Amino acid sequence: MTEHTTIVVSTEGRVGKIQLDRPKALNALNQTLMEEVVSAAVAFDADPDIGSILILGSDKAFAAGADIKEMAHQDYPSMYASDWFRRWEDLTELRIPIVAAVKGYALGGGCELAMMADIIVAGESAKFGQPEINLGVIPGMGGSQRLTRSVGKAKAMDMVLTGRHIGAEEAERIGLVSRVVPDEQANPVAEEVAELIAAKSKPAAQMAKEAVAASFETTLQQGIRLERRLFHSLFALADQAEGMSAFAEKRGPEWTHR
Ligand SMILES: CC(C)=CC(=O)SCCNC(=O)CCNC(=O)[C@H](O)C(C)(C)COP(=O)(O)OP(=O)(O)OC[C@H]1O[C@@H](n2cnc3c(N)ncnc32)[C@H](O)[C@@H]1OP(=O)(O)O
Repeated sequence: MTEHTTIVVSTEGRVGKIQLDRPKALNALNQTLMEEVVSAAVAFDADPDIGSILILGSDKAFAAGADIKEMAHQDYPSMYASDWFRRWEDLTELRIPIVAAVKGYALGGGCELAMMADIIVAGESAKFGQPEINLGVIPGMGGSQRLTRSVGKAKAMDMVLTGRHIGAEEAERIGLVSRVVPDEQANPVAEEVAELIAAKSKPAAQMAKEAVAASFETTLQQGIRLERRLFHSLFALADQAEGMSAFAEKRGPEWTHR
């Protein structure tokens, strides 16, 4: 098992878990943490025995943003040369579904990391925001794009231009999170969701994710055609035959993930 300094990585059945573990800095996302999270997630994605990834924060913060102290002394040449934050995009290229449990602050990069997940389960204490404007900058991990696609221009402009935080209830109302639960339920419910997904046919779950994710990038017509082609392709797999036979035979399916 690889040693990590800013995260704890474990597996529970078919779920790969990544726990952000810089509580003293409210899980501020420094370069080390970014590399550790993305490497662990990429490894889970490549593991045939893993069907979903669960990302957890701590009680006070999912993550209070990119590490301001680390960025404070950067300049344009170093930011541009290193393509600062680009590595996070590798997380969005993963094929297995990602579930995030958010309690407390999910600000700036923390909100952007949560939005890289496919499903966000929020505890009642969750506070989402894109406060980069207060630091004299703008979102840099996809916030201006993913937030707008999730919640629309009106709310995205409001959050990005004012930097205001929104609570869990508003986040659910505007479509930023999938569910809100009492704080003590956030991790267990997110884990249940991740387990439920991991127990499905893996190729079907991956293609379902691919189809929904494509709607962010394609025209309606292109997306519908992609969905239909993916749907057709599932008929090449044993799991389609098994799923439909199991239904007809009134039993649970036994997926082989093939
Ligand atoms: C720039 C781009 C593209 C992306 C970004 O994500 S920029 C960062 C956006 N996030 C923020 O601006 C939030 C910054 N944090 C806060 O405003 C506050 O910490 C708080 C409101 C989240 C919580 O306030 P509280 O008074 O409860 O706690 P603090 O004493 O302020 O924080 C505890 C501890 O954590 C350090 N911390 C918090 N956030 C960050 C951060 N984003 N980067 C680095 N360090 C952070 C904070 O400095 C303090 O540590 P020390 O006691 O050692 O100073």
